[in-house]
Amino acid sequence: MKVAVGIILRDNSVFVALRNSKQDQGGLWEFPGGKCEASESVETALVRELKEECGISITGCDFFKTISHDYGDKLVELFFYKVTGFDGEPVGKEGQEVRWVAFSDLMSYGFPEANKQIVVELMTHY
Ligand SMILES: Nc1nc2c([nH]c(=O)n2[C@@H]2O[C@H](COP(=O)(O)OP(=O)(O)OP(=O)(O)O)[C@@H](O)[C@H]2O)c(=O)[nH]1
Ligand SMILES: [Mg+2]
Repeated sequence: MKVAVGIILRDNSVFVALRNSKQDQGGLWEFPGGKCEASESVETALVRELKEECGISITGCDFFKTISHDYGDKLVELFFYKVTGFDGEPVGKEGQEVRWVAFSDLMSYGFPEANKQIVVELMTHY
Protein backbone atom coordinates (compact mmCIF):
# COMPACT_ATOMS: atom_id res chain seq x y z
CA MET A 1 0.00 0.00 0.00
CA LYS A 2 1.45 3.36 -1.06
CA VAL A 3 0.97 6.28 1.31
CA ALA A 4 1.74 9.95 0.53
CA VAL A 5 2.91 11.87 3.61
CA GLY A 6 3.55 15.61 3.97
CA ILE A 7 6.11 17.04 6.37
CA ILE A 8 4.72 20.58 6.52
CA LEU A 9 7.52 22.92 7.53
CA ARG A 10 7.56 26.47 8.78
CA ASP A 11 10.42 28.16 10.62
CA ASN A 12 11.70 25.60 13.13
CA SER A 13 8.46 23.70 13.36
CA VAL A 14 6.56 20.88 11.73
CA PHE A 15 2.80 20.36 11.61
CA VAL A 16 1.55 17.15 13.21
CA ALA A 17 -1.86 15.58 13.75
CA LEU A 18 -3.14 13.09 16.30
CA ARG A 19 -4.44 9.87 14.77
CA ASN A 20 -7.94 8.94 15.83
CA SER A 21 -8.01 6.06 18.30
CA LYS A 22 -10.13 4.05 15.83
CA GLN A 23 -7.51 4.24 13.05
CA ASP A 24 -4.37 2.09 12.62
CA GLN A 25 -1.68 3.52 14.91
CA GLY A 26 -4.44 5.33 16.81
CA GLY A 27 -3.40 7.73 19.58
CA LEU A 28 -0.04 8.38 17.91
CA TRP A 29 0.99 11.58 16.14
CA GLU A 30 1.53 11.62 12.39
CA PHE A 31 2.38 13.80 9.48
CA PRO A 32 -0.82 14.35 7.45
CA GLY A 33 -1.33 12.18 4.42
CA GLY A 34 -3.00 9.03 3.25
CA LYS A 35 -3.31 6.16 0.85
CA CYS A 36 -2.82 6.63 -2.86
CA GLU A 37 -5.87 5.66 -4.85
CA ALA A 38 -5.50 3.24 -7.74
CA SER A 39 -3.84 4.91 -10.74
CA GLU A 40 -3.19 8.10 -8.79
CA SER A 41 0.39 9.41 -8.64
CA VAL A 42 1.93 9.85 -5.20
CA GLU A 43 2.17 13.62 -5.68
CA THR A 44 -1.47 13.84 -6.71
CA ALA A 45 -2.39 11.86 -3.58
CA LEU A 46 -0.27 14.21 -1.44
CA VAL A 47 -2.02 17.30 -2.80
CA ARG A 48 -5.46 15.69 -2.37
CA GLU A 49 -4.83 14.37 1.16
CA LEU A 50 -3.41 17.64 2.51
CA LYS A 51 -6.38 19.51 1.08
CA GLU A 52 -8.83 17.00 2.61
CA GLU A 53 -7.16 16.61 5.99
CA CYS A 54 -5.64 20.08 6.56
CA GLY A 55 -7.33 22.44 4.11
CA ILE A 56 -4.11 23.67 2.48
CA SER A 57 -3.11 23.90 -1.18
CA ILE A 58 0.49 22.84 -1.71
CA THR A 59 2.56 25.27 -3.78
CA GLY A 60 5.98 23.75 -3.16
CA CYS A 61 7.27 20.37 -2.05
CA ASP A 62 10.40 18.24 -2.32
CA PHE A 63 10.52 14.47 -2.22
CA PHE A 64 12.38 13.46 0.94
CA LYS A 65 12.47 9.68 1.20
CA THR A 66 10.59 6.42 1.05
CA ILE A 67 10.27 4.14 4.05
CA SER A 68 8.76 0.67 3.82
CA HIS A 69 7.46 -0.81 7.03
CA ASP A 70 5.73 -4.05 7.91
CA TYR A 71 3.20 -3.60 10.72
CA GLY A 72 2.47 -7.31 10.64
CA ASP A 73 -1.10 -6.97 9.43
CA LYS A 74 -0.09 -4.38 6.82
CA LEU A 75 2.88 -3.49 4.65
CA VAL A 76 3.11 0.25 4.04
CA GLU A 77 5.32 2.13 1.63
CA LEU A 78 5.46 5.71 2.91
CA PHE A 79 6.53 8.45 0.51
CA PHE A 80 7.60 11.42 2.62
CA TYR A 81 7.63 14.89 1.08
CA LYS A 82 8.82 18.12 2.64
CA VAL A 83 6.07 20.66 2.08
CA THR A 84 7.76 24.04 1.94
CA GLY A 85 5.04 26.18 0.36
CA PHE A 86 1.27 26.20 0.76
CA ASP A 87 -1.75 28.45 0.54
CA GLY A 88 -4.04 28.59 3.55
CA GLU A 89 -3.39 27.83 7.19
CA PRO A 90 -3.37 24.13 8.09
CA VAL A 91 -6.09 22.94 10.47
CA GLY A 92 -7.55 19.60 11.50
CA LYS A 93 -10.34 19.45 8.92
CA GLU A 94 -11.49 16.04 10.07
CA GLY A 95 -11.66 17.05 13.72
CA GLN A 96 -8.20 15.72 14.51
CA GLU A 97 -6.07 17.49 17.10
CA VAL A 98 -3.19 19.30 15.40
CA ARG A 99 -0.08 21.17 16.49
CA TRP A 100 2.96 22.98 15.21
CA VAL A 101 5.86 21.34 17.02
CA ALA A 102 9.40 22.70 17.23
CA PHE A 103 11.99 20.18 15.96
CA SER A 104 13.61 20.20 19.39
CA ASP A 105 10.33 19.03 20.98
CA LEU A 106 9.49 16.24 18.52
CA MET A 107 10.98 13.53 20.70
CA SER A 108 8.28 14.00 23.30
CA TYR A 109 5.60 12.97 20.77
CA GLY A 110 4.71 9.35 20.07
CA PHE A 111 4.94 8.51 16.35
CA PRO A 112 4.24 5.25 14.48
CA GLU A 113 7.22 2.91 14.26
CA ALA A 114 7.73 3.69 10.56
CA ASN A 115 8.29 7.40 11.37
CA LYS A 116 11.00 7.03 13.98
CA GLN A 117 13.97 7.39 11.63
CA ILE A 118 12.45 10.46 9.96
CA VAL A 119 11.76 12.09 13.30
CA VAL A 120 15.37 11.61 14.38
CA GLU A 121 16.57 13.11 11.09
CA LEU A 122 14.30 16.14 11.45
CA MET A 123 15.52 16.70 14.98
CA THR A 124 19.20 16.46 14.12
CA HIS A 125 19.25 18.26 10.75
CA TYR A 126 17.42 21.41 11.72
N1 LIG B 1 -0.75 9.74 7.13
C1 LIG B 1 0.22 9.06 7.71
N2 LIG B 1 0.16 7.69 7.72
C2 LIG B 1 1.16 7.05 8.33
C3 LIG B 1 2.26 7.74 8.93
N3 LIG B 1 3.11 6.80 9.47
C4 LIG B 1 2.57 5.58 9.24
O1 LIG B 1 3.06 4.52 9.57
N4 LIG B 1 1.38 5.72 8.53
C5 LIG B 1 0.53 4.61 8.12
O2 LIG B 1 0.11 4.76 6.79
C6 LIG B 1 -1.16 4.11 6.62
C7 LIG B 1 -2.12 4.91 5.76
O3 LIG B 1 -2.33 6.21 6.22
P1 LIG B 1 -3.78 6.83 6.55
O4 LIG B 1 -4.47 6.02 7.59
O5 LIG B 1 -3.52 8.27 6.84
O6 LIG B 1 -4.60 6.71 5.20
P2 LIG B 1 -5.89 7.56 4.78
O7 LIG B 1 -5.71 8.99 5.16
O8 LIG B 1 -6.11 7.23 3.34
O9 LIG B 1 -7.00 7.00 5.76
P3 LIG B 1 -8.42 6.33 5.64
O10 LIG B 1 -8.16 4.88 5.47
O11 LIG B 1 -9.01 6.66 6.98
O12 LIG B 1 -9.11 7.00 4.49
C8 LIG B 1 -1.70 3.80 8.00
O13 LIG B 1 -1.60 2.40 8.22
C9 LIG B 1 -0.76 4.54 8.92
O14 LIG B 1 -0.59 3.86 10.14
C10 LIG B 1 2.30 9.15 8.91
O15 LIG B 1 3.20 9.82 9.41
N5 LIG B 1 1.25 9.76 8.28
MG1 LIG C 1 -4.65 10.04 6.53
